[in-house]
Amino acid sequence: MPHIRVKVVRYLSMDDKPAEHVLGVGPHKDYSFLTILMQDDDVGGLQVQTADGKWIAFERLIQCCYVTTTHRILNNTTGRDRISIPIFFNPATDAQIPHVRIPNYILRQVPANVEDQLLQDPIYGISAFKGLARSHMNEFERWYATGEDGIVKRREFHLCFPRLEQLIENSPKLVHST
Ligand SMILES: O=C(O)CCC(=O)C(=O)O
Ligand SMILES: [Fe+2]
Repeated sequence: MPHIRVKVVRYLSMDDKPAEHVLGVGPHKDYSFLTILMQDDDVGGLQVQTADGKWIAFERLIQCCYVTTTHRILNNTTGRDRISIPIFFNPATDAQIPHVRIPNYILRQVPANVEDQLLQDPIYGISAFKGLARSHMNEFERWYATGEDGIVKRREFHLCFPRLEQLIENSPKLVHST
């Protein structure tokens, strides 16, 4: 089924700047057909990549044809939390996406390093999964591991949240009375 996904995200403001994208979003293209984003422009943080690979603050664009823009969210050090509400309009996860011939004038706008960023799997859900892995690398590494056979597998729950597991074990057990 085609589906709509909405996130309400709060990017805490941090005093010092930790490693890149720990509390932001790593470079990625959205895998939705269309994304509408509400962000607080006074806080900013959303950057898009230009055709020559540079990162610039997002501005509203008016153009007749669009190449999916690679973008990222910076760690927020503005002193104010960043709230954003993206709405993603997606095809069904098992939808087959046909290849289309892209006119040269559009291809010329594609950044040089685009090969690393394409979501080329013909099945939408697989591209979406790759996109999530790319955007949230730290979370992905926590939850998934690539085996020697090259297959990506979910990690055991206790490896993802060792402290949480411990907390559950040590917490008082609930007793149900009838
Ligand atoms: O939080 C935002 O402003 C956008 C996040 C984003 O790019 C995404 O989730 O795909
Ligand atoms: Fe995005």
